[in-house]
Amino acid sequence: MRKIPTGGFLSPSKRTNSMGVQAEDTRICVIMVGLPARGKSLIAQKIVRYLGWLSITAKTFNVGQYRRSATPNPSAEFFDTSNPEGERLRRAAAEAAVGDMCKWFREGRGLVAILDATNSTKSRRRWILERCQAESIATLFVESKCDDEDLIMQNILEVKTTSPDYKGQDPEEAARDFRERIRNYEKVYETIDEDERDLTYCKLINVGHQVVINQIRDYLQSRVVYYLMNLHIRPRSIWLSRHGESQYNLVGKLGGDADLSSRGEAYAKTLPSLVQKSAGDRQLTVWTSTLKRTIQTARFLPFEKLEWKALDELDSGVCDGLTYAEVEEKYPEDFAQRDEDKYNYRYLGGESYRDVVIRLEPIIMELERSENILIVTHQAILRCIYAYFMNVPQERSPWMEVPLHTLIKLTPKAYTTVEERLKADIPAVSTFREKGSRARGNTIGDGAKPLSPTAQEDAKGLGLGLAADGKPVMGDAKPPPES
Ligand SMILES: O=P(O)(O)OC[C@H]1O[C@@](CO)(OP(=O)(O)O)[C@@H](O)[C@@H]1O
Repeated sequence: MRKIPTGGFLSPSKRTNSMGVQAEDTRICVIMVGLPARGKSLIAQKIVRYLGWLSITAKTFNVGQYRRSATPNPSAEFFDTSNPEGERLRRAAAEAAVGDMCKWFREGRGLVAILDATNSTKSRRRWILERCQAESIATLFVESKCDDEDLIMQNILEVKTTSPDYKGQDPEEAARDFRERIRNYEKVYETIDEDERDLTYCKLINVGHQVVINQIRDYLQSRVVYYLMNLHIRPRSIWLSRHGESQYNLVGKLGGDADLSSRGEAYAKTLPSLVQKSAGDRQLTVWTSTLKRTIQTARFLPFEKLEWKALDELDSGVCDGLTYAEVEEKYPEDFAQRDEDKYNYRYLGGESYRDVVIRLEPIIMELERSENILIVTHQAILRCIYAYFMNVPQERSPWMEVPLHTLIKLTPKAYTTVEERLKADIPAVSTFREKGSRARGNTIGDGAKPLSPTAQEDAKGLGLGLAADGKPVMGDAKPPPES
């Protein structure tokens, strides 16, 4: 089994964003360039989501939306460059979008704006460059070129026929009109070339096949370009699972490197068939952390396995090995502070969710490059990865409930990520503690059934109290209240 170490990333602090201080003083306008149906909006939306996940506020300014408020249902002729009225209205929409974007920067609302439009002529690009220079905003032109007819068709059908421009129209008619619109743009389209070598740009040819970069100057630009270099748009899914129930989960202890409980073992044995149900005969690659509970959970899966240090559970520092109740008793202020701002709270000698996101960045990058990956990891880590794909806000992500013994399948689509959950029929405790709730032990997650005889043995072996009815009394002196 190969071991992959974590990358040496900047050490985070609560006051800087996740990319380090340099990013704080740079404002960048990313200008999309390309014919319609080349995945520009998808790329723009991915950049915004990626940067947001890294605490860099970014926003898309979509010129189409500005144009639509003046001209909601234009025909293909509207986009004919020999039509002066169409030209005037399209220019007005671009001016309104750029104007709002500059105002957004001036008000200090964020660091990265994405100007999503075709920006298909040199004169249009020059005009945007000058507007940005006048406001001291750095620019990064991102051109998406695509000559793969299948990909273009797929994009036309999947995205454009559901566009507000074609609302209520016959999809065949909408696709025909849209192809006509593309032909009109093709008449005037100028790719970024030698004459524009003073521009900072990144040209993506058939996303994921070839990348040309020019004049990348600063840190934030290079981070965005690096992200773009790792993208591909082939259809794929990602599977996520927590490890099976561990001995520590049974007693409500945090962290550690415990073995699986007998129910966790049962989940490990069931996982191959659960995965087969969800992924069919696809050959997956399994990524685990370096901790025993994930390695044990993955061990029956008939696939290549990689261990990542970056996938290890959030380090709970001095609280490692304690229960929530013990943390509350020993460190009452810390316990309250964590509830107050769980994303930023850093355990004494340990980590915060913000820290975890930074060490997960190489994982996200690798995930973007890959296909068919199954990740077996931990509660906090899974929350962070899930938040990236599902665009969950920072303040909410640490509070998401991620049950044990459940396989999650995520399928990124053009504008959303589709989620499916498959639950194994094996009970497990719930390690979820709601914000503001008093610390108590983990509760049984299967409708409060008594523990099976083997689980009762596990529990006794760990010195865990059992109520008369066989339900565990975990991590606390008092039994959990009946619900
Ligand atoms: O951030 P919170 O909600 O405390 O969740 C993280 C905790 O989840 C746990 C279980 O309580 O994960 P895991 O099951 O992977 O061991 C702890 O080890 C870890 O400290």
